[in-house]
Amino acid sequence: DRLPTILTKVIDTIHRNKNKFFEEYGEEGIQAEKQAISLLSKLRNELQTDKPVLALTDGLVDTEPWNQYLHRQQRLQGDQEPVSWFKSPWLYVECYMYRRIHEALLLNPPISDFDVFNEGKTQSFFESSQAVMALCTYLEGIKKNVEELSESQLFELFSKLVQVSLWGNKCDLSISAGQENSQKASPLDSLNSLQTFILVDDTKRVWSTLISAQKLGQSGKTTADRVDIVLDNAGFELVTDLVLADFLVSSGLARQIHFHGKTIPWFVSDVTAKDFQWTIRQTMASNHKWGSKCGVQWQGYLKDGLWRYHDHPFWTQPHEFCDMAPDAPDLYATLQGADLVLFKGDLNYRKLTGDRDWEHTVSFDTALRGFGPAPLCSLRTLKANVQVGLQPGQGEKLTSQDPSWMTNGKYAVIQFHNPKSE
Ligand SMILES: O=P(O)(O)OC[C@H]1O[C@](O)(CO)[C@@H](O)[C@@H]1O
Ligand SMILES: [Mn+2]
Repeated sequence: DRLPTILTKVIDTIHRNKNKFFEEYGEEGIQAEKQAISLLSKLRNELQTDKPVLALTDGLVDTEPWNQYLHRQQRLQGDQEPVSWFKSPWLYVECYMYRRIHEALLLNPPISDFDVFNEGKTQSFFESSQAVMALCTYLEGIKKNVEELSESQLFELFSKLVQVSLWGNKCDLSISAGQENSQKASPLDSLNSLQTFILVDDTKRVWSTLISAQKLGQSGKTTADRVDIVLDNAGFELVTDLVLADFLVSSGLARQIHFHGKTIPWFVSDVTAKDFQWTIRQTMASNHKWGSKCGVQWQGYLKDGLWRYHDHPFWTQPHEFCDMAPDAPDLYATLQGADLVLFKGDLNYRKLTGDRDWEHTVSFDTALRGFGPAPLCSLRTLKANVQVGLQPGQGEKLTSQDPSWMTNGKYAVIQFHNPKSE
């Protein structure tokens, strides 16, 4: 139901920008707009009428892996019928739609770079600006005397900011088919009342991992070397991730943060390099004292290499993460360099667990099926039909109390796995 709505919005967005394309590129821009819309209308028709999934033709770096994946699906399904929209894994076709949207633009220079989801992402940032400023103010307050805090005080703050980043994941635009879904109030005030909605809370295990990774660094301080954050959505969620990352670095819990974003517009609201830079510039430019102070600080971390931004085409492919070691060995090796990897959001959870129909009591370790480049933790609000690592009876109880608990975004998990302790 959601995908055709998203496609219709994409078509409408391109159409609304017709004048802009004309101003920038003249008649060529208008032709490109028409062509892109025609490809996207064709795509919507294929999707709605269960047509075969087609090979990509745009010759990008990931075109070949996508087409190989289609062959893989065909082999799995048998040769009687072609792989088609209604008869293929949901994870695969959902990812495929976003890649086809990108193809429709890419095949139409001069508008290939146009991010059809940009308006929604920037709007969601502006709509949550009060909550953003409240967070920045809180963070700057902490940083004033962070040196004097005891380990247990640091843990309390860490746990709080992990939860802020967790609930930030409520604000994605894919689940709402692009409808406005921003954070209006300060999330800090609601953390206590949200606690009961966290179904698995492994924060203490994450903390122990961070603490035991502390080494004496060049600066003479003891810190963990590196925490990686596999980002999810732009807008408010990204700010919550930046605030957590700032806390980790400024409290000395980690020396470096590596962020991982998407190379193409993805699942409506996911972070691309442009969104990442834009968000930091926008925060810097805010006329709120603590907001702009945070923005300047974040820019400084990037300049000094304490924060790094990476992207890799694997994040915008349909693979489950247990395929990463064989199919994207360079990315796997990059993640192996981290002391801890935080995976944000629902789609990452689906890829971690292979989006399977697991029994809820199956362990997270089992569902990862060998994926474990480093100690890792999923921070995810539940929006899709997969959940592992629950206590016996917990899933049944939730189903009787709230039948849509797995998809309504009200519940969340902080779920940890340490490959080294296996
Ligand atoms: O931004 P998130 O947390 O990954 O959520 C995106 C989710 O929204 C959906 O599109 C809704 O089903 C899921 O497919 C996807 O997992
Ligand atoms: Mn997302």
